[in-house]
Amino acid sequence: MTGLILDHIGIATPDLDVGSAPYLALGLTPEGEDELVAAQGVNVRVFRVGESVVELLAPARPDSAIARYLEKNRPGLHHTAYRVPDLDAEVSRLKAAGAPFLSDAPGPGLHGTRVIFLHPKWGQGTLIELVEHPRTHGPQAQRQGDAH
Ligand SMILES: CC[C@@H](C(=O)O)C(=O)SCCNC(=O)CCNC(=O)[C@H](O)C(C)(C)COP(=O)(O)OP(=O)(O)OC[C@H]1O[C@@H](n2cnc3c(N)ncnc32)[C@H](O)[C@@H]1OP(=O)(O)O
Ligand SMILES: [Co+2]
Repeated sequence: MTGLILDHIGIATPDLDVGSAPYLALGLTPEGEDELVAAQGVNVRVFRVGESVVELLAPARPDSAIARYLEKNRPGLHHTAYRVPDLDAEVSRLKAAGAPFLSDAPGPGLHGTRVIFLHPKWGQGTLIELVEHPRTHGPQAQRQGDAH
């Protein structure tokens, strides 16, 4: 597939301030305000690195995926995320090839994105997320606008 961009890497941390230390030391600064993504039960802080961001994830609920992850693993790299221009088309394409998605359909992600995850076994041990950013112009933006 063409046009794939490494959108972000997700880092699990019990605390956003503690988890920020290495990125601040590298000279990065948080982009925007921290955000609660309620659908995923996480508080999020991002550090931009070129076209990609480091996405720091701290649990907002004990039953969230990040809380469960931190019960079993040390803080650190949790997932990699790839930006796609048309998420529904990409999900259909991969489903037809038998890819095991962790949900039936994409859900809400950070900053108005739509996201969906593939099982880590499919990623050969890496949890992979696909992301579609909201369009600011064009026919799909019109359709999205119409839906609201
Ligand atoms: C900020 C919002 C959004 C964005 O906009 O970017 C996000 O990034 S939210 C990020 C957090 N949300 C998610 O991760 C959602 C998807 N994840 C899940 O549904 C679950 O975490 C999981 C992957 C299905 C695992 O569920 P869990 O209940 O913890 O089950 P297990 O512990 O039994 O794990 C099963 C299996 O998978 C391995 N595993 C789990 N997590 C990871 C990981 N991050 N990377 C690699 N491998 C992982 C785990 O070791 C188990 O393996 P086996 O023991 O070999 O079966
Ligand atoms: Co993510």
